Amino acid sequence: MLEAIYLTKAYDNLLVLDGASFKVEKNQIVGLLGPNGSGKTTIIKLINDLIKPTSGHIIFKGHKLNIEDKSNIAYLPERSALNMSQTVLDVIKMYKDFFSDFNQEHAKHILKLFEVPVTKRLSQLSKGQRGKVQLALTLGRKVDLYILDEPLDGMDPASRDLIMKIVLKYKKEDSTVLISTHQITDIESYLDYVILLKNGKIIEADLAKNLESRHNLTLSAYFKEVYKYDEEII
Ligand SMILES: Nc1ncnc2c1ncn2[C@@H]1O[C@H](COP(=O)(O)OP(=O)(O)OP(=O)(O)O)[C@@H](O)[C@H]1O
Repeated sequence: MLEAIYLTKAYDNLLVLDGASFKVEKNQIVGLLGPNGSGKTTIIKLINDLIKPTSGHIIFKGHKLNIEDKSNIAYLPERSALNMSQTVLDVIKMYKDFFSDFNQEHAKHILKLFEVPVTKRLSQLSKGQRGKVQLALTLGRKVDLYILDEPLDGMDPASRDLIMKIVLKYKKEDSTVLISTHQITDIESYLDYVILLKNGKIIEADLAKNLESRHNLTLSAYFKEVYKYDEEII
């Protein structure tokens, strides 16, 4: 479904992504995991063609990713670009007009589950409620690849669990979901495949069950082990 081949990104000679290669199959929930600044959003922006790689490329469904593929990728950005003066119902209508694959009933149902008041303007909603609107819009689409950048950020514990259940229920069958997060405990039980980043390099890319059995640790325990800070210098 999606393959990154030696992706590199540099800003002013500073390498922030260093030869990242991974291969993700269809019908998988994939965790793109790593601490702050490790390169998760950089990879996501490259897949969404928002930035260009310094070298390397991306294969999507067997061909080099191109502009037309954008219509088959639903992207939940880290920061929303929606017009805050619009009501939730307005943005649902806008999505329906813009994306032929968008199912507004699904989006409305997801928002009902989250108890988000759909007649309010986005500016009148809380940060978590706005995140849920963005999630409902993204999952309302029927695409082969869903990319969710930090969907659990700012969400309360009950919502975090519900988000993962909703992702499983509403994503298109046989599609792939790439989720970037550092809130590993909330999603580890849902992940089929994991990509672990550290300082712009991929340190592991494997099925979650392989990684757990190889290290004899749960994903979250392994995550803590790999990313622990040097506390001796406190
Ligand atoms: N436009 C830019 N110019 C220079 N450096 C950048 C730019 N965008 C990102 N970086 C750097 O690239 C590195 C990776 O950033 P990225 O946003 O991909 O991290 P992340 O893993 O998504 O982090 P977080 O969990 O904090 O969102 C960071 O060191 C960041 O400072």
